[in-house]
Amino acid sequence: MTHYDLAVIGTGSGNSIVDERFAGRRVAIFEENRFGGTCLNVGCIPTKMFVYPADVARSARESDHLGLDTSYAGARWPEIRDRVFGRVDAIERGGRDYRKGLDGVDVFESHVSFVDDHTLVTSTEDGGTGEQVTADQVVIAAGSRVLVADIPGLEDVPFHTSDTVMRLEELPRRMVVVGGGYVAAEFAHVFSSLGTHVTQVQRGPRLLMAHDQDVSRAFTEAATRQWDVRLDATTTGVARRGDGVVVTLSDGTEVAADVLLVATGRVPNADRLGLEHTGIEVRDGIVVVDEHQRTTVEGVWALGDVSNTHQLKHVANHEARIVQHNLLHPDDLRANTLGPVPSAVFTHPQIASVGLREEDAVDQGLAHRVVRQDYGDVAYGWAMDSQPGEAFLKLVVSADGQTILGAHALGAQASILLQPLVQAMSLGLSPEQVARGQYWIHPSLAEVVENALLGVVS
Ligand SMILES: Cc1cc2nc3c(=O)[nH]c(=O)nc-3n(C[C@H](O)[C@H](O)[C@H](O)COP(=O)(O)OP(=O)(O)OC[C@H]3O[C@@H](n4cnc5c(N)ncnc54)[C@H](O)[C@@H]3O)c2cc1C
Ligand SMILES: NC(=O)c1ccc[n+]([C@@H]2O[C@H](COP(=O)([O-])OP(=O)(O)OC[C@H]3O[C@@H](n4cnc5c(N)ncnc54)[C@H](O)[C@@H]3O)[C@@H](O)[C@H]2O)c1
Repeated sequence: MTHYDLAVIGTGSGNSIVDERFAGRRVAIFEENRFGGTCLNVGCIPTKMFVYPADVARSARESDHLGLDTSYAGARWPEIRDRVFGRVDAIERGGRDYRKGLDGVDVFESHVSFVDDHTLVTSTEDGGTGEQVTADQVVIAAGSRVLVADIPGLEDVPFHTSDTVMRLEELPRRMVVVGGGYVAAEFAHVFSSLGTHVTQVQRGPRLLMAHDQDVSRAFTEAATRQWDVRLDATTTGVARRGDGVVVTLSDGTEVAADVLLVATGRVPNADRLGLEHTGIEVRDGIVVVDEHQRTTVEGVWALGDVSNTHQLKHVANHEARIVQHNLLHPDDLRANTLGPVPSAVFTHPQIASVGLREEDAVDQGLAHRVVRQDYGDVAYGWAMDSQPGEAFLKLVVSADGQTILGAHALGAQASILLQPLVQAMSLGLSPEQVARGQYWIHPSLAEVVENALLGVVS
C-alpha cells in the first residue's frame, strides 16, 4: 500500500491546491471524470462562452428602438460549439498532462472512496485497479453532480442535462427546458437567443424563485417576452415522438421538442465517497467543515460544492485557498471570514445579487429601508433607452441607512455593477462612505450604484 503526504479527491478547485510550495511532498490526485472539474468542462466557463454570442445575437434582434436596422440571420452552431470546446478541451488536456508530469505527484484516473479515515481505494469499475493508498492529509474536493428530477417516462427517452447539451451536433429547432433555476435560465437564454424555440416548464409561479421577489418577477416578465414560459406547471410525462420527444404538462397540454433539457438542480457528491466508513460527518448531504475547512476527522479537509450550499465557483476557489494555506501552515491556520456571497445569472437581462433579500429582512423582523434605482434614470440608461422598471438596482439597507444589508440588480452588466456593493459590504463601508468617498465616472452605468446609494444617504 503506497503512503502519501497528501491526497486530493477531485480536480476542480482541488487541482489548484498543489503548487511549487508542495515540492518534496508525495501527492496523490484522484479524478474520475474530466480534469478541471465542473466549472471548466461543463459549468461556468463553457456556459458563459455560449452566453456571450447569445447576448450579441439578442442585441442584433432588439436594436430597432435605437434607430438601427440590425437583424439576426442565425447561428453557425458547430463553429460556436467548437470555439468553446477547442479552448476548454485543450485546457483540460494540458492540466492533466501537466499534473501527470510533475515529480512527486501521482494521478489516479478513477473513482476513489474511503476505506477508513486515512485510507482510500480506487474503483475497479472505471479504469481503477482497486489499489489502496493511505495519506496523512486528505482534501475532499469532490464537487456535485446533476440531479435529474423524477419525471414519468424519462427512462425511455433521450434527454440532456448541462453535462451534455453544450455538445449537441446542431442547434435544435425546438427545446423543452424543465426547471426554473440558474441552469435552466441561462440555457433558455442561450438557445432562444441563438434561434431555438424554447419552452421552459417551471413548477413554481415565477422563474428564479430563490431571488428577491422584484428581481424574480421582472425576470419572469422579461423571459416571457423572449421564450415560451409555462408557470405552475409540472411535467407529468415524456415520450418519444419521431426523433424527438413530447412532454405532457399538468394542465394537459403537450409540447413537442427535438431536445429535452432537464435542469432540476445539483446534488453534492458526499454520498459517493464511502464516508460511512469514517468519522467524517455529513449533514443534509454535505460534508461538515469548520471555519478552517476541517472535517470532523483530523487531517481531512473539504471544500467547494461537496461541503457548502452555495454551489458557486468563486466560493470553491476561496475555500481551496484556505485549505492550501492551512496545509502549508498547520501552526497558523487561516479561517474563512469573507463577507456575503454574491452570485450572478448570465441571462438577458443579467442578474446579480448579494446579501439579504427584502423578504429576508421582513421575515427576520429587521428594521430596514429599500431603495430602488432604475437604469433609465441615469445618463447611460438614457443612452441605452432603458425603460422604467426594465432594469434596476435594489438596495436593502438598515433603517438608519448606515449598513447595506443586500443588493440586487437586474439589467446590463449587473454582475459588474454589483461588485462595489459587495466590496462595501465585505469591508464594512457605509452607503455614505461609498457614495461620497470617491469619484464616480460620468456618465457611466456605475451612476446607477451611486444614485442608489445617494437615495439612502440624502
Ligand atoms: C451549467 C453550470 C453553470 C455554472 N455556472 C457558474 C457560474 O457562472 N458561476 C459560478 O460561480 N458557478 C457556476 N457553476 C457552479 C460551479 O461550476 C461549481 O460551483 C464549481 O465548479 C464547484 O467546484 P468544486 O471544485 O467544488 O467541484 P467540481 O468542479 O465539480 O470538481 C469535483 C471533481 O471531483 C471529481 N470527483 C468527484 N467524486 C470523485 C471521486 N469519488 N473520485 C474521483 N473523483 C471524484 C469530479 O469528477 C469533479 O471533476 C455552474 C455550474 C453548472 C453546472
Ligand atoms: N451563474 C451561476 O453562478 C450559475 C449558473 C448555473 C449553475 N450555477 C450553480 O449550480 C447550481 C445548480 O443549478 P440548477 O439550476 O441546476 O439548480 P437550482 O437549484 O438553481 O434550480 C433547480 C430548479 O429545478 C426545479 N426542480 C427541482 N426538482 C424538480 C422537479 N421534480 N420537477 C420540476 N422542477 C424541479 C426547482 O424548482 C428549480 O427551479 C445552482 O444552485 C448554482 O449555484 C450557478
